[in-house]
Amino acid sequence: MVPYLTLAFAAIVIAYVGHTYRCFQINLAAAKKSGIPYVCMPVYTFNTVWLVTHTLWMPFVERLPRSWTEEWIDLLIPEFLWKKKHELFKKYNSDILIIVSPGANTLYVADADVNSQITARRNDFPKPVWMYKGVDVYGKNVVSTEGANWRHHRKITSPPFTEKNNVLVWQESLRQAESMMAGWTTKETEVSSPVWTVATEAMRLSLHVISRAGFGVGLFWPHEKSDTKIPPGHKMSYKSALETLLENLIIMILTPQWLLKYSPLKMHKVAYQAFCEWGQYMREMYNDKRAEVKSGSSRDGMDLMGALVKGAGITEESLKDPEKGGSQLLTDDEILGNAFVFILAGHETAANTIHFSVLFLAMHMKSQKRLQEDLDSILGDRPASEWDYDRDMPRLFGSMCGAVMNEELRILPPVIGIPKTTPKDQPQGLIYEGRNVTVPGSCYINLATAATHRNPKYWPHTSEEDLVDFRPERWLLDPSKENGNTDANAYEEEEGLDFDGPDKRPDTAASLFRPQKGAYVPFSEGYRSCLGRRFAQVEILAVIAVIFKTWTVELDVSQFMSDEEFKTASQEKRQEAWEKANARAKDLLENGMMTIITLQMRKGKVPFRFVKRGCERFKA
Ligand code: HEM
Repeated sequence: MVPYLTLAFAAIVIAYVGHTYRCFQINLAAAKKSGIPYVCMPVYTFNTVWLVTHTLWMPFVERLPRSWTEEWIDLLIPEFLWKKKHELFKKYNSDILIIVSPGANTLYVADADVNSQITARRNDFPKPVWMYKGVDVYGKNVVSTEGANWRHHRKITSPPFTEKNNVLVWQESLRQAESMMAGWTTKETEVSSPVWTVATEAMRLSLHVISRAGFGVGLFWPHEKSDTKIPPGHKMSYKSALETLLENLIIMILTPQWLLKYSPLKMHKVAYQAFCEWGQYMREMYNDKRAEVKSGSSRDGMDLMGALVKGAGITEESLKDPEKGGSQLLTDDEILGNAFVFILAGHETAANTIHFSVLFLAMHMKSQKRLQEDLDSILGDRPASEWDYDRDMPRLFGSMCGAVMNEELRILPPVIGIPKTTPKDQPQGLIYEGRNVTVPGSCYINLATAATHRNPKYWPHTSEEDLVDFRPERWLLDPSKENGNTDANAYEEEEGLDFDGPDKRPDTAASLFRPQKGAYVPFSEGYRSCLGRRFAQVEILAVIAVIFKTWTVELDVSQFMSDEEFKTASQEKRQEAWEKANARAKDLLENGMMTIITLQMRKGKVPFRFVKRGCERFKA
């Protein structure tokens, strides 16, 4: 019996090795034909088994002779794209590169022209939708669909993203930012206590903004009022259901729903309860909208749920007489799926940008000072309640405030690799540096945003190190050189989204440096570019303006010098402590970042102090 089992096992292993070798040969032959430089690997880094077990194997791989492994060993780590950035391309002296493995060929791109060609040819380079299954927890949506189905979702979800509705985003962001600051400081504060929670509170702020501006649901800060009331029929408040769901999203994504439902594990029970509760709240909102439509009343504002209900073809007539109404254009699950994806796509990305802008500015006090001077000249002494969207927003967008946001998104784009693919058996031609190349069929593609953003071909820089550094001033144009556009007409270009065409709006204000098309892609480009780009920009600029108009953000040095010591320390000693805090922050930015849904600091936190302007403790 045993020899049979051994034989069967040996046969399976031999068949597996043979199959793997054959797949590798096929992929290698396709890469050789492509005309694109390639590097070979023994495993596909994003194979699920490898992803889960790679830390077990890596110590063995590291013991193999270096001459065997040096080409590919670094590429076995799932975070390699972030670790390597543009170095990966520099090594092969090419801004497009295929990584060949038995599991798949993947084309990595850090070339602006190639990025643009790929994003402009939606049908030739579709999204690998299976990678987005995780965002389908409630149903299919505009992020996770392709082809005609996606067009349908995009057509229905685009209308609320208008300039008119961005005014609401602006107002809500100003209000939320003031509230966030009130949680850390008072009117009398000169120097706040150490604040460790900027990342989590920025997340909360963004969630409040999308919830209120997008869905009309007001959420509150703990110091404002309690919103933990649980309505009849529920076991959790809206806020705690949503927060718990988002905190446990990875569990939701990785565990099949039937298992979640019956699993005795506490983490599964918590995640499943939040999933059911939030779903129930959204279904109630959906039913309220249907009732509104039926009664003929409508609501002002962004009203994303209202737009989904109307877009789905639910009308007064169809509800009163279902016979006449025809079929519903989005299923109930898809309506919920889209509502959820707006919350998901709309909060973490913007929150990261706010958090890291604060961090970079605390590390670059000179840039912070310049930002504050620009804020003073744009906003004067007016309180935030008097800031005006039409007047102030374009000027913020075109000032150091816009430069800070752009530079933060250049260095740390929340999505560091935008996935695309080529259809099975349909190789696709591209032009790279004036010559024709062919991307094999069934090839994964990764538009490497962080690498493109560091490609010296496209960016004003003083040295290669300068490109790695946060220097928002690189976006400020020499005022003596005319840029051809005024802020006013640049703003008009931003108006209106053509749901069915590629997004042609420029990413930055006319008064700032405008990178070549395809070189700056934090929001992607073309047909599938970010629907909420303007929403996010408005929110981020409003929040930065509120914080830095009144406060200077400093790195907290209390890990290196106690408050008592600080009081009596010389300026030189204080500066030494600051350098240590700065080195720690740099190390976390270099080694503590990881992508789960978006790129975040996951291996530590940086504490800050909010200091009333004029009471700064460190030299700019
Ligand atoms: C700094 C903030 C943001 C960044 C950097 C960002 C980035 C992106 C990127 C790179 C994509 C393309 C993803 C892909 O192709 O896989 C995308 C798509 C999308 N984003 Fe954003 N996003 C931000 C904020 C927002 C906000 C605030 C919303 C909504 C309120 C939003 C809604 C969407 C939607 C619906 C899509 C899918 C569009 C489509 O496929 O047609 N995003 N975003």
